[in-house]
Amino acid sequence: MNAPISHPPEIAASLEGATPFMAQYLTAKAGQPDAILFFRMGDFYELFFKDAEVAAAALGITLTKRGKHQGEDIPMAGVPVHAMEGYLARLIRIGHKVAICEQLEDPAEAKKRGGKAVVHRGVVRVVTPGTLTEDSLLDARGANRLAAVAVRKGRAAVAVVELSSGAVDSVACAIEDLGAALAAFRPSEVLVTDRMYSDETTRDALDGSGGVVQALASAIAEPQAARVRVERLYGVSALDGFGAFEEAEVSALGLIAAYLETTQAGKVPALAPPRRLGESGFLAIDPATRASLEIDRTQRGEREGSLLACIDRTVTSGGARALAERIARPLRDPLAINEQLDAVEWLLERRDLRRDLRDALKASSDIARAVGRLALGRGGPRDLAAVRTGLSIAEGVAGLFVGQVDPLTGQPRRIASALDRLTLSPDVSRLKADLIDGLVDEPSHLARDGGYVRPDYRPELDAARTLRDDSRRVVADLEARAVAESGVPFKIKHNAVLGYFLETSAKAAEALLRAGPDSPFIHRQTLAAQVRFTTVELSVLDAKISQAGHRALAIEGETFEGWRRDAARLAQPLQAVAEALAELDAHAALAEWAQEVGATRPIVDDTLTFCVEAGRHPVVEAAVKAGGDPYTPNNARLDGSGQDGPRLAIVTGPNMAGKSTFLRQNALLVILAQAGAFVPARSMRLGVVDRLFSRVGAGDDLARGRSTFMMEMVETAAILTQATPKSFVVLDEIGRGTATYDGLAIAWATAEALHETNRARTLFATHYHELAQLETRLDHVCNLSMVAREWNGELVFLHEAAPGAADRSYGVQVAKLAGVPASVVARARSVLNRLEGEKAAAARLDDLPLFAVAEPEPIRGPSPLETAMRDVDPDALSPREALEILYKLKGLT
Ligand SMILES: Nc1ncnc2c1ncn2[C@@H]1O[C@H](COP(=O)(O)OP(=O)(O)OP(=O)(O)O)[C@@H](O)[C@H]1O
Repeated sequence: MNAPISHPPEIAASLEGATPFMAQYLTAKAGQPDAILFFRMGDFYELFFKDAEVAAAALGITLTKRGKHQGEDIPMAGVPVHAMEGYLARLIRIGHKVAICEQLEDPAEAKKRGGKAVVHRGVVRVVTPGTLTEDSLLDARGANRLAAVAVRKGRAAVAVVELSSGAVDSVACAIEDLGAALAAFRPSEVLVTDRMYSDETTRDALDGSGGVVQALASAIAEPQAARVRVERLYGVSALDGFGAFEEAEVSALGLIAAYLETTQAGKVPALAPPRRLGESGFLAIDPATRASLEIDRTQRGEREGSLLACIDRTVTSGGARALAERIARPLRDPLAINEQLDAVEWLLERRDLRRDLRDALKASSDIARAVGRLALGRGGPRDLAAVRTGLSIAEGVAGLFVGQVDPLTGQPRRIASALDRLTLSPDVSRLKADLIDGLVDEPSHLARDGGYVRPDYRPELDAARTLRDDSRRVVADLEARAVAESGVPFKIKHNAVLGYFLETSAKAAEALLRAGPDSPFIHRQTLAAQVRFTTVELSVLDAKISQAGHRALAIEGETFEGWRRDAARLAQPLQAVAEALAELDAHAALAEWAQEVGATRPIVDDTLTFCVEAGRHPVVEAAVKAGGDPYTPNNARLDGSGQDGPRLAIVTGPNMAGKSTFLRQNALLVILAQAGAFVPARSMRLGVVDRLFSRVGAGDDLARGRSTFMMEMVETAAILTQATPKSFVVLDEIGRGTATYDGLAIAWATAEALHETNRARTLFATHYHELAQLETRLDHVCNLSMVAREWNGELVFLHEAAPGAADRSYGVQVAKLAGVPASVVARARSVLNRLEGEKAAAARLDDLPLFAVAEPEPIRGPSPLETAMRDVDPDALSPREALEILYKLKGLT
């Protein structure tokens, strides 16, 4: 499928004077200018020139030289074939592409063409972050996706492929929603045209996705060219059969098709038809919101500590990926959400069934990824075993549900549909039976190792193996006979060059070497201390064994290939089984978690309500409880229509009182509810949310030259332009990063706009207590405050959201709690008193005593402790005296 490689002029020039081997290398490299080329040479992949230097530095491998090219030394580095995956993983992780150039024939074949002939080689695959399929290179609990984005006629699209499951998705959206649409997939790699990459507006969406961005030539995304490529990828003559795609979607799919053509070197992966995900099907969450809510990664990029890690009770990798998907892309349609909730509730009520289901699933394999590899021609016998295990478990799981149907209500739709997919078609059952009959229990990783087909499965294989094994036995007998016949202490050995031979010490061999041509022992090789012989019988046996061995391997290879082809042909029904098992695991896991933490079913409908009673933040609650403290549940009530509660709540309260936790908690409850999960609350009623925005704490984005304040304003702008009356917004300390009045003015105007123009349900936390006045000025605003009390001069946080505005911030007390030196705290307190003494309206920054010279600390004499210490001479003390003094000093404190 690839166009033949033509040499660009610079390579053509550099071929001059190259040895045939170097010419072959340079030609392969010319086709992969931006990848590191792993060039197979026997048991090593060798890297040359710049690639060798880059890899040596990145991998810590030795940089050597090999020969010269155009008068210069050729830098070289190598990695052993058996350890290649580890090196590959490291290069990919730091953002390189790696092209694998394999030997395409046996070196013996090349030799037949003449001593100098070069073994045929070719690039069989280009490994990139988004096209990995190896288990050892992938996170088992997260999907690995390659995405492409395109913009056409004012609309944007994201197309996504997951090579290991063959799933292809496509979403069209408005250009400003591109960031949210892309981030929802959490791609490892994003393809984009170079034109789009240089465009500042789309660049943000790309950078926020977290994937490695690859810019391709813009021509590839031209709709006509793209359409042809996608049709070729699917082997269809018109794309329309899959749905009515927008031009931007076709362009994005075209980028993927082009990239797969080159990276998979023409091996067409088994892809499912592209699924069009309706724009309105999912809760839009932009990258900034995702990061701030720590949905599947913490802000430090770790899984631990995220919402997902906190609630994940899945027992299979497929289930973990399904749950991650559900949390990453919550739904928007109340009907669909309720179907998910039905499934969770049904499994929550059936404790025994859930336990049996989870026990059965625990033994399952990663069938989706195994099928993906088999379909791409990369799988091995162990992947077939994974398919076999997965199919047996599918049958077992289906069996568990028999008799579990309530005759009146039936099963929830999602459960019934998963069970449907677990029913194996006759073809799939046949493959499963074949694998049970023919594949050994624990097969090898690689097909070329052999030994994975069971005895009695193919008579001709048994015959070849018997011949090989019988001959091996005769060889073993031959050693004893040779020793008896010759009186020489022979040992039978084997190596790849000589095959079987008789070996003895040089001394013992002397007599045999002097014997004439009639001796049955034929000399083969003399080493420093040993001499090797053969006999006619041994050579015949050797030939028989190696032929039989080759034949056995060939028959096994053929058997494997047959099964592999079947698995590839049945990739779609097999993936459907994998998907159904994963879904059941995810439903059961959510039920398990709900039971564990006492979560309840949210009521999700089409209203504009948001009403939570006794809600908890799942992650903070777990952390607080682990530290032995109780978590304080909180209520929250908003109503976009303003009838049943405020539209916007201003949340004030001291630092550390739990404002951010309260804000995030409510946003996370929205995510959980719309992901079809139960929520940690006594009750929750939610009018479905279309877009969720959270701006809670932000860091500088210095890489892009943006200060904290600039970042905050960019994100605020996005919220004000995109939030709708169905949206849910949580904003924390807007305007904090600039001068007080600028900040206050921005916060004020933002709150007003959200209330009046966007009309979104909003929780607005602030330290500007002036905003509390909005309650009286706007129709649907209320004040909430996080309660704290001063108790014996200490500040106690109750973490409770109560109606009304906070009277003060207690910032100085928090500074004291944090260990700010007492003199600074005292000084702050005096500044605060003076500030609070001023009339708020008259207070101007210039008037504030901030820059007045700090009052000097009162002069005081030495304390009793200091006086006592002065008299101590540590060098003159015995240990006993030192101890006594220590007690005395302690008594003075
Ligand atoms: N409802 C709660 N129950 C128990 N502990 C809580 C609760 N909410 C918050 N906390 C504890 O209080 C700590 C501070 O909470 P949080 O960061 O939300 O405060 P904050 O008001 O946003 O502070 P700041 O204004 O300084 O950012 C949390 O890390 C958590 O340990």
